[in-house]
Amino acid sequence: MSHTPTPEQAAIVDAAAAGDDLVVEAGAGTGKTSTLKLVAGRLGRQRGVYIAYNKAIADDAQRSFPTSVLCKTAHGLAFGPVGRQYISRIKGPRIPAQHAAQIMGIREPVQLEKDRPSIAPQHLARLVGETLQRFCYSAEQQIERRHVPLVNGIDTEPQRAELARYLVPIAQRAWDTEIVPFSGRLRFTHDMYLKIWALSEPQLGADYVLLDEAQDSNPCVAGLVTGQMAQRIWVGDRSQAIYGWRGAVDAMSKAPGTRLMLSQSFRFGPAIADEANKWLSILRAPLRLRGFERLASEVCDQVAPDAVLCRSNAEAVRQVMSYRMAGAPVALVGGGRDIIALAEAADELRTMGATQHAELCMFQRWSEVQDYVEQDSAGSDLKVAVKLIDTYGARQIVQVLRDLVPEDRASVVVSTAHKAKGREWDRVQIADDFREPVATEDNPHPQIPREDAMLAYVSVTRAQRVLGREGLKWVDHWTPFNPAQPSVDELLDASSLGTPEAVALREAGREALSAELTGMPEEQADWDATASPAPCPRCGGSGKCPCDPAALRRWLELTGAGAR
Ligand SMILES: Nc1ncnc2c1ncn2[C@@H]1O[C@H](COP(=O)(O)OP(=O)(O)OP(=O)(O)O)[C@@H](O)[C@H]1O
Repeated sequence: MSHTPTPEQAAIVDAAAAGDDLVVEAGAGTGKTSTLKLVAGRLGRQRGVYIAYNKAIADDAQRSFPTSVLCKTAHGLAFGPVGRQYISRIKGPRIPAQHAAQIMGIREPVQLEKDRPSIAPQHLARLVGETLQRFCYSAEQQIERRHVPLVNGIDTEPQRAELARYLVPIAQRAWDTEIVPFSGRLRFTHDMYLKIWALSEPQLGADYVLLDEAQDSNPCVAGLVTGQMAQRIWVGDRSQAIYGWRGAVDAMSKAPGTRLMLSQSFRFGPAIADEANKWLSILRAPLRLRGFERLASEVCDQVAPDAVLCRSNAEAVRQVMSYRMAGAPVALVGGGRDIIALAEAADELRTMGATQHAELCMFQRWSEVQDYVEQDSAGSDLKVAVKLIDTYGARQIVQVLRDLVPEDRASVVVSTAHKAKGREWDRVQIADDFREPVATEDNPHPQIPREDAMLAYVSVTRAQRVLGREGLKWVDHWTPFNPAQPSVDELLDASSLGTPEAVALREAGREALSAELTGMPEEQADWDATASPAPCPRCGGSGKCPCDPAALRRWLELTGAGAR
């Protein structure tokens, strides 16, 4: 990179060169890849492994990183030593739950308690499948109760314990005899070879490991990185953690290491950074973006867009349909091929009772597929497509999606917020399926769900020049304060972060609180009311511990330090 590194970038490179483990909070468009390349350059001939979030990013990185760095996804790292050997099973058909139950040896329904309905074998098989999936995402060596999913209707502690007592041994046996052996008969997924590999506690033979999009890694991958005898550098943006439903955890918060951040965005100018900061403020993030002064950017309601970003897949297909009807050439991020193939298979199942579609050839009726995706976690990736087919009709979907064009020939690109992650376009329009929470009698003070705020943040930060924010302009009802400054709360919440402001504020507060604790008569202590009776989660101190965020916040409010 020919640019002069910013002070933030230089600090990261220096800390990496000093051999520290690092946790880097990198806001949207802040030159994360450039910074990691600077790190790799500075570490010279040391061997590095860069773990990317998807294959496209890994391939791109491999072309631009120094040759001392191997760039792969976690699955890519596991594929060579383990996954390759399971290739025929990975490509195998889906197995209906009844058949899976037979393979698992589940023959009878199970009744957890007297007078309660029993659970049918196929439903039990689905729960075993879900347990195996959760095990694959986890860092544990054995299947445990915590991997058993919560089930609606099985709500009491004794019922849950009983269900786990029944399912855990079956799941472990299924893993040992029908998943891991090459001759296993249960469906084998990509996450399974990654887990098998991770269980062998592999060493990557690297001097340093860079984990990108660390906020979206699950405990299996986080454990793999933690277990390396190497310098570890975790990079990500906790405000873009939109894959919780895939077992991701906030690995960055727990990772040990020096905490640094990248907040200077190079993607957009100040107007778009201001809009992004509103969402960061709602997320109570410690980071605020600085827009690039050299880039003009604009926020309006509606723009003739290069890209339309939607909350849901259904809205994305609806947008595609409406652009097609207006005659515009449209691209859909992620493409429509899979949905077309499924829609055709759905039609075949409905009209002929059979299909050659590799994933659906075991089903004889579309209703079986509908049932499968509703009840079986192994079918959750199919669920969206099934819903779309049910909403729009298989033939209409095929007709419209066949007309999709590649992005470089499209006049507009349609994407979900999830698929838009990591992308950028000049002019972005936000679709109007991002819903503002509405107060109801039962819930008079609704909150914006965190995941929704993160999707909104991801979406508005895809724009480089013009953001049409119509679908998200309701944000202004939720940001009464100056969102450009982190609040005391946010700095306190960010206490794990080593930003100069957070450290100074924390230290100032801690010192003053300690002084008050030692110098003030008990009855005058304002913080008394807020002192936590539970041991302090940070230092283990009890009672009026100066580490207690509530007490510290109270002190800061009283003194006005750091207030907005
Ligand atoms: N110090 C700098 N000064 C000026 N421009 C910079 C600097 N660092 C990075 N950039 C520019 O910022 C842009 C984005 O950088 P880069 O490709 O590294 O980010 P990224 O990793 O793709 O994005 P993100 O930060 O969103 O993950 C690039 O055009 C890059 O040249």
